[in-house]
Amino acid sequence: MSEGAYQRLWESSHVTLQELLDREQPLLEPVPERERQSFQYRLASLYLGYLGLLRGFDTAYDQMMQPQKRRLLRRLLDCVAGRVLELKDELVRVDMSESHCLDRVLQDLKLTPADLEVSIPKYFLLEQSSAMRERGLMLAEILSRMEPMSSKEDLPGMHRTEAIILVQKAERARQGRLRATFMKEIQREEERGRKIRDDGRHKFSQDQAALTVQKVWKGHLQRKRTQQDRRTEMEFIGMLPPPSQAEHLGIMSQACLGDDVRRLRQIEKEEEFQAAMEKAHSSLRETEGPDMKEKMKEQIRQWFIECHALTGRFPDYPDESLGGSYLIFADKTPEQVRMELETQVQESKKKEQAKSKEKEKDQKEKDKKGKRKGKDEKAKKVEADAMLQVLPSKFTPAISAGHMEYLNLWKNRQESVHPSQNFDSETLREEKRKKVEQEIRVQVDELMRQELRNLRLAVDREEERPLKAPKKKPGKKTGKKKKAKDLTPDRSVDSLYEELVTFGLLKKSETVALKDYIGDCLYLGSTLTLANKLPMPSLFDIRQNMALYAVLRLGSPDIHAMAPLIRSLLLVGPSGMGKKMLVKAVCTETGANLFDLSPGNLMGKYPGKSGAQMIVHMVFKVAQLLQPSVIWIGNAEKNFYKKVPKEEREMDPKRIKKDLTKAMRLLVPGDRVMLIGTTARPQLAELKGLCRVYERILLMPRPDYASRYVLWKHMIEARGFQVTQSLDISALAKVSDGYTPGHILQAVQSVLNERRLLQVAKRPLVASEFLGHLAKLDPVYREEEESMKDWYFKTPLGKKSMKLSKDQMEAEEAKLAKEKKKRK
Ligand SMILES: Nc1ncnc2c1ncn2[C@@H]1O[C@H](COP(=O)(O)OP(=O)(O)OP(=O)(O)O)[C@@H](O)[C@H]1O
Repeated sequence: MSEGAYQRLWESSHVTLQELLDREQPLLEPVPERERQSFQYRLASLYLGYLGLLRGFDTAYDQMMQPQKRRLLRRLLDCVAGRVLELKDELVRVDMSESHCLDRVLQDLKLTPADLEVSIPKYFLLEQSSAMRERGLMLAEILSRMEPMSSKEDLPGMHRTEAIILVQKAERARQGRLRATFMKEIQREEERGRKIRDDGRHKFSQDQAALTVQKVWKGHLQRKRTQQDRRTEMEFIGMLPPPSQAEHLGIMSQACLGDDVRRLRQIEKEEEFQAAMEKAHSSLRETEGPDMKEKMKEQIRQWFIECHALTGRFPDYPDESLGGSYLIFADKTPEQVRMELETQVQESKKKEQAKSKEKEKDQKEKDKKGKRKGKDEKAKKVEADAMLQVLPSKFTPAISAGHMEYLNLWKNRQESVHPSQNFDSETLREEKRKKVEQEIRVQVDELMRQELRNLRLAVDREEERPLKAPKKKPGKKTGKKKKAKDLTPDRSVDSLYEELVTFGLLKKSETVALKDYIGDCLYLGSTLTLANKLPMPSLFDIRQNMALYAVLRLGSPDIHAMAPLIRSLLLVGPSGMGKKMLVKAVCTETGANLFDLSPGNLMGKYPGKSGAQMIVHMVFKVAQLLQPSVIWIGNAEKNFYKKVPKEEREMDPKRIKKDLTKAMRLLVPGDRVMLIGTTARPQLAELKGLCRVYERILLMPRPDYASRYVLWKHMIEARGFQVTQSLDISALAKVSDGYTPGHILQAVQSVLNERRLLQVAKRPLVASEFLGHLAKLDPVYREEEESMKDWYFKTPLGKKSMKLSKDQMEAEEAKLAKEKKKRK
């Protein structure tokens, strides 16, 4: 695509953005509980709108070359991603569930399930590729140093003679098998010859023979034609992929190449822009700087004089933290500024007085009617709770500002067909002028403060008035965060990193893309909800939640700092549901380090209480210093065992529980560290402790039909087999109910080996081949799944969800009963 195409994409994205911003305000107004459905609908459509925008801005930011436009796009992209995360939180709050049935909204907005996909900004990986490469090399180097020792230990020793005997045995067996097949073939040939001799030959007349040959040939020809026609029709209506896959792949790789070339040119343009910025800065400082300085000084002096003439006193110079003299230049007269300063002081005084009075009054009233007031408050609270409302967003002001900048600067440039890829020097000078002005203002402020002191002394004979520092509001904590005691103050990050790798606490993550976590969405979610059946999350929902909760947050520091904070996730599902795969995918998509704090991995390492403390300290310290990081705990239930089983007592799985809980509390917005626990038996854990550490719990029930269908198809194709009509995937999906993706993968791997791949041209693949292997595996039994669901409905969100569905059912029943009464 050309720059013009991306420019048009940007323009259309802003049209959508304008519409979405217009729909933000009405959502802030509280809505009564009975309008929950329409509220959900509005929220969901806004969420889908922002998801689409995220995709658009990501593509435009990834491919546009003009550096100034890219800067604005980057801001917009981060803010839109943040807004998506905020809206997801709102959806969870309103739906009381981690998965949402958006099928109806999707249909109304004429969108497809692909539009539900959360696009992961490409810059997450592209912009930190060099840091990731460096870290990867360091890890590989440490691992290679460790390998020789371990490989020596692992390999069982074998004598040379023994090895030769083993090879000879295998070779003799192979030759024997070959000879046996050969002999069998000869026998069969002999048998056939004997049979023909015994039966004698059929005697056909010439016409009869010709007729038989024609019949067979014409039948074959027609069958072939019909098959071809059917295939063409299916391709035409999009039910079958086109046969020329190679051509399609060629086009795709060419497009990718084009994208890479544009990225390289982006770098060139950025370098040009950086050089121009430096040049503009220095030239502005030299040419316009002195004039600016003089002008500012004059203006400030004028302000001194006017203030003195009006009030008889020289004004207080605004503090550096308030912006210094910028406060005076912000389109206000000196008198206005002085008035504002004074009113501010007076207001704060008044507020304090009012507060102290109120407190006294409150105290008195409390004494008088303590009980009644308590009741009133409770009633009010219930009333407020029953109202649905979206919380004010942190991102919409920034999105609006970005949108305004686009409207003012870029919209009316008339360059949608051939936009310029070079930077705009006029805009650049304008921006730099502001920067230079800020720099000079700091110097001028310093000088003018001194001048003001001198003036006071000379004119009013007044000594310096100490400037009151702005009072810190009581109760509100300052930005300082609680810090844990550093147990390794004299150690470098590199040495800690090496130690963690040596002890196997920091691992090399396999490369798995999140899109390879296959699964389809739930198409009938709304219908199920209407029938008062709680829909279970689909694999698609799980992939989407991982993208939202983990990838988007860990990928960008700006998003993490402002989005609702989520420090930990717990993936709960039977074995083979792809929990570990998702952890690896998060690391791959964000370039995060993978720390392994699974109880099994900690066995025998750093013994004792202080050892556990040291493990947690080191892991969290390195994770924070080299963020983004994922701390994975497999079999997470073991840390919170209600009762530790006898055979696991030696492992002492609960030893890091206390330190882990403490360390998690110290993570603040901006610390891109996420704890991801995975468990298949959460019932064994003490619920309270588990829910305290893991803020979000994602339940992964067995896949439904739609997901199984795409899983079979994808996994068979991934092994190099073209799915043909002879293979009934629908039947496979139907009979594999109860099996996890891991089971399906195992069945596919054992059936589709290299030998079978060679035979596929002669012997097409059929569904029954997989059944034997599938039957050998244990499915997820109903009882197991039910107990997992029961457990989930005891978690805080599960409880709320259960209550909501009960309330809705009761309300509906009451309504029906009322209608019945009316009819009677
Ligand atoms: N949705 C999926 N799409 C593609 N592959 C999948 C999917 N789910 C699981 N797999 C594959 O199944 C195999 C088993 O997955 P994984 O080991 O991640 O499961 P798990 O839930 O962590 O199991 P356990 O609880 O036993 O540790 C992996 O090879 C993974 O790649």
